[in-house]
Amino acid sequence: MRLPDKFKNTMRSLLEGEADAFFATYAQPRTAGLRINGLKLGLTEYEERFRDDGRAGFGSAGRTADPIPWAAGGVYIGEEDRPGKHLHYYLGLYYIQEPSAMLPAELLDVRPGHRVLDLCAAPGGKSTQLAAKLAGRGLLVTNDNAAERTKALAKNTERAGMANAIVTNEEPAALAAAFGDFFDRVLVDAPCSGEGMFRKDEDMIREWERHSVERCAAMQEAILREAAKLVAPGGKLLYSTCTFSPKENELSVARLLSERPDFDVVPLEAPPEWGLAPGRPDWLAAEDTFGLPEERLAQLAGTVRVWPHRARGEGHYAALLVRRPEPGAEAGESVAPANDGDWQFPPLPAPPAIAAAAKRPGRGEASPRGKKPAGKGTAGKGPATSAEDDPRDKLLAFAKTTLPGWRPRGTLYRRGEQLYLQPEELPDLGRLNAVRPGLLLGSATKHRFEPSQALAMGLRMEDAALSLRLRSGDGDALRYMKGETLQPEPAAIVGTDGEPAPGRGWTLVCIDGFPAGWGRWDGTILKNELLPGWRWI
Ligand SMILES: C[S@@+](CC[C@H](N)C(=O)[O-])C[C@H]1O[C@@H](n2cnc3c(N)ncnc32)[C@H](O)[C@@H]1O
Repeated sequence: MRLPDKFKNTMRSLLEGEADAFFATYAQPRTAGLRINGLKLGLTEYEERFRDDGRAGFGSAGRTADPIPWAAGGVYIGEEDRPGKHLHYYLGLYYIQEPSAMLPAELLDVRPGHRVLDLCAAPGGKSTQLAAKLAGRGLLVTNDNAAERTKALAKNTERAGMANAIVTNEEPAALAAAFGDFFDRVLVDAPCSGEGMFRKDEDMIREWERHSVERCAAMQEAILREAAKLVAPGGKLLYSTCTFSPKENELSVARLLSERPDFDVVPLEAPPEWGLAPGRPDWLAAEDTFGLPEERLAQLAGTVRVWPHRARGEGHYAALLVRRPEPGAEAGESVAPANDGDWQFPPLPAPPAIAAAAKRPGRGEASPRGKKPAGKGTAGKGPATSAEDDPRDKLLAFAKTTLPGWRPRGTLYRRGEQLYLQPEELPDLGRLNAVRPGLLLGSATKHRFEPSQALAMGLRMEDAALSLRLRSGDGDALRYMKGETLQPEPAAIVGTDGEPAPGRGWTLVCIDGFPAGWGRWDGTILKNELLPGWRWI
């Protein structure tokens, strides 16, 4: 691999005696990994269920997983593994992610019930990890300013079965203006020059030459400044990059410490066997320290770097910061109650004529923490809703017959014909560009409700009145995933208890115990409702 001279010279001067060991890693295989999706199952359960019969998405039958020490559910995979080709990938049972990229979300200390923002989120690796930490409670706003990239982000949130996430396509300043200091946890996985990914992807070398360290540092400065405005008093912010340069790492954090005296670095103490290296305030030139007092500058030693010659991962940097609680106030921790959802969804938004007249308040002043702003839910579009034509009734009728085991929690939101389930904690989105303003449940057309793929992916097999339960080794499983019509034995269509069920209609097709999508059963044929973009290719 041909490394740029400028990069080599900088690394040699930073690493000194370690430089040879570092450069030697470029002749070694890159590390690769995947993370079992804790929203669906844990690593132990995955291994128990699938390893022995060779149906696991990684490793040969009987192979014991090689866990990534810093990531719940994370495992190293080998060159021979092809997890992206396995049906379990399509079912959202795992996310393929470089091992060191699993560190930041793990360090952010997310707990069920938190309000979490993933500010630079596409394609969504860390968002899916944060969602697993939330365990379906609280709120995840997952954002990226690149419209094209939010498509993959939205799909990955849906595939992972994230029911409490919304996907936005906004600049950080717009989010800061809309939400204010609303979030308990903010992740800034910043765009960077990608020095840590050269071994994973040689194209990154060309990107590095194109997007200079200096240009990336300027982007990071703007993003981080807005990100800090979004953190609630007592809340935490995790800044990460996949690059080594102090100008994109320690310098970014030093600037934040200088601009925001209410933020401190939380020292990251990892077990020595993880091989993480401390941040290096001494790598900053005097003019890059913003005149910080010595003890504040020293806080940078509490940040961490993943070096490939020290740890089993590619390059990464992570800094955890905490915003001091306001004097006399409690820290900004939201703790949501357990999922006790019922069928009494609140009414749908007012018809547009009323909504248009309602003032859309600025988020900061109108939605204090813990309170719903007055404008909540007023953004419904489409024709006015009459009592007989209430899309909520169509959804309820569908759910009662099709999903007797489903216990959703949240608020209904309508956009045109589409119905979404929003986390209760979500304030009014106002004019923000929400690519997914909640979990897309489906469309309430004039005559009926049609469930979405996203809804299927967030369900449990037992939720459905009718399900077809296949195994990943079955021909029918592959045929379904390729979009073909199936002709199962009538006895294969089962109810919530797994016993043959006599009904007809929407049927949840499950593979290895997890939903893959919808079909429609007429007693003889199961019509395939899997959208083309979700098929196995
Ligand atoms: C390192 S990638 C994020 C990877 C992602 N966190 C994951 O784990 O899959 C950085 C992302 O930042 C986005 N980005 C760049 N500038 C941004 C900005 N001003 N605001 C929000 N996102 C931005 C890029 O589009 C890119 O998707």
